Amino acid sequence: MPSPLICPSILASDFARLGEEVAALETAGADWVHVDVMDGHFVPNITIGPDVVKALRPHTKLPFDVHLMVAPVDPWLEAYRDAGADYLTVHPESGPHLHRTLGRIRQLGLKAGVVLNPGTSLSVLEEVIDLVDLVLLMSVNPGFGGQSFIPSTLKKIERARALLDAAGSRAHLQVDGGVTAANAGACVAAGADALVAGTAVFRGGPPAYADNIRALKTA
Ligand SMILES: O=C(CO)[C@@H](O)[C@H](O)COP(=O)(O)O
Ligand SMILES: [Fe+2]
Repeated sequence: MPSPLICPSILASDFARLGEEVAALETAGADWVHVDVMDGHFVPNITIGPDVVKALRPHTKLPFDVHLMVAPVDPWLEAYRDAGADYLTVHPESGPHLHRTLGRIRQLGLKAGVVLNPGTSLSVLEEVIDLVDLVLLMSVNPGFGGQSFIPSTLKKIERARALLDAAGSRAHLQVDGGVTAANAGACVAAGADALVAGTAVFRGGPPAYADNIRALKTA
């Protein structure tokens, strides 16, 4: 099995030292930096905005994978492009016209991602499969780090993998929420090629990041 891309969620990092944290992730072997943007409206938590993403950009060369939990999302796309995002991932529930939103993200020169909550049907993906570079399946309900992986996600990963392969799509299939070394192997076996992990990467502080990332890659 090829090793997955590891995308640490900085939601679990030390917010007082964010610049050092993203630099440490690069040194530790992370592939992307996953940035959880929460507005206190679409999800019951507030995190960071485009100014923080912009401030972090000089601290690492890793791609920024920005998971937008913001509604309405459309007015914010350009600000994250200008801040240095590489991937913008949106929930279908965060705006009235998902197809238009994904097209707009690509028009801005970015990679477009769609993210499906545990309760959102994969049928949404069928309608936009040619417009996405990344499919993110939530394995927890969004809003907080440190939650437990919902086991039924594994079957959903298999079904999403089948849809992507049938369509000849080369989009990444990413999983987010409660990912640990104990379930990472099952996610990859089911067809995921990118794993988001917050708690499992940042546990133990900077000296542990490289081992934590290696454990996820080789699980
Ligand atoms: O988008 C989210 C939560 O809404 C995630 O990216 C979490 O932040 C992942 O954290 P862990 O579950 O790995 O601690
Ligand atoms: Fe996320």
